[in-house]
Amino acid sequence: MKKMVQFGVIARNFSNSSAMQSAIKNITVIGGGLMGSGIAQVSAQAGQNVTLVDLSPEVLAKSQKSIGANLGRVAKKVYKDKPQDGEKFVAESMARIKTSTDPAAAAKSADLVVEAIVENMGVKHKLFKQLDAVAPEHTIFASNTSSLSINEICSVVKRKDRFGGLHFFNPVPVMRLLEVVRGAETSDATYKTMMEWGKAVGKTCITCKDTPGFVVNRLLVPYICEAIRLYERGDASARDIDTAMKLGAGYPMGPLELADYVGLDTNKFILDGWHNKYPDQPLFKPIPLLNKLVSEGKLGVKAGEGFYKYEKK
Ligand SMILES: CC(=O)CC(=O)SCCNC(=O)CCNC(=O)[C@H](O)C(C)(C)COP(=O)(O)OP(=O)(O)OC[C@H]1O[C@@H](n2cnc3c(N)ncnc32)[C@H](O)[C@@H]1OP(=O)(O)O
Ligand SMILES: NC(=O)C1=CN([C@@H]2O[C@H](COP(=O)(O)OP(=O)(O)OC[C@H]3O[C@@H](n4cnc5c(N)ncnc54)[C@H](O)[C@@H]3O)[C@@H](O)[C@H]2O)C=CC1
Repeated sequence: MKKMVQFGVIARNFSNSSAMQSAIKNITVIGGGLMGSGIAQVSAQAGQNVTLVDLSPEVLAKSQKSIGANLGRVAKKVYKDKPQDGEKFVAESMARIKTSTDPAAAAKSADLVVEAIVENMGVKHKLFKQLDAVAPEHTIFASNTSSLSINEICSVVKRKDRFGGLHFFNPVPVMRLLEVVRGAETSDATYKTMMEWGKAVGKTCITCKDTPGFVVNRLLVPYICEAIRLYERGDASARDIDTAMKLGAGYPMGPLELADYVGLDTNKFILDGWHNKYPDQPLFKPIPLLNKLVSEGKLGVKAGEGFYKYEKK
């Protein structure tokens, strides 16, 4: 049943993508990690020309490999009875993705830049300042930030009217939601273009203001953190906490599995940022166990260990 539902989601996303039109044709995705590679994939499979940028050529090679494998999964389902069409779909989608290690050069031909680099305000500021100086006048900038303020990120650029949040969910090819975040100065035209683009890449878009965590993370992150605290206190085992939320609340993953999946470093960046801004909010207080795991390099699935152990990919 679960498989059937997910098959439907991928197929629906794909057919929506083909049918929808967007003013955006050329997109540059900066950051080729977990999120950036997924954003590049859904854009390419919707017919957009994509440049995927990362500072590391190794990351780009790994991203291309995983995008190829994930497109293959989509093709197997959508073109179940027409394998040759499936091969063509994979080849054409892959051909739409170029890679680069030079963010400034890649921004020069973009209608839309989606930033998905590390969750750090200073690093994001440095990048956007550099891009603002070289990108064409019409280019819209968007951040996929999980928790930082869009207004604060865009404070370093001149094009504040052409800046917003496009917040995807992990795994991008499967999760159907896109949060479209309007900053204080995001223009109506930019907002409309971002909404249309989101639909064109097969997502259901919701709109939200520039508040901490937008909608999903404002609810999800405190929930994950409460689960870590519960485990830290020894109230239940990790397995039992996860089983409880899967079987008792119908979640597809338990909170500790989900924390490992998102990345414990990302969880910590989010919590620390909110704690610094809102020191009196008990839900945002630092968690010694989370800090310990991150300091030991146990970042979750991507590192081979977090709350659980994983086979390294
Ligand atoms: C931190 C933030 O800012 C915001 C966030 O992203 S918060 C995190 C939000 N995400 C979630 O909450 C995810 C919750 N988990 C789930 O929905 C599901 O467990 C899951 C979709 C990740 C996996 O589903 P599953 O049924 O347990 O696993 P699985 O059978 O391997 O996958 C189902 C299908 O999804 C697809 N899929 C799974 N992972 C995929 C990936 N990384 N890329 C592409 N497709 C994928 C596959 O097509 C797979 O089909 P196959 O049977 O052909 O392999
Ligand atoms: N992990 C998750 O589940 C989600 C994360 N996000 C957000 O998306 C962003 C990226 O997160 P992930 O993909 O998980 O991180 P990641 O660590 O997997 O990937 C980030 C990539 O950015 C690259 N990078 C860093 N600085 C760069 C620069 N200046 N120029 C080009 N590339 C650079 C790194 O080499 C790395 O490959 C963060 O802002 C995060 O908060 C949003 C939704 C979900």
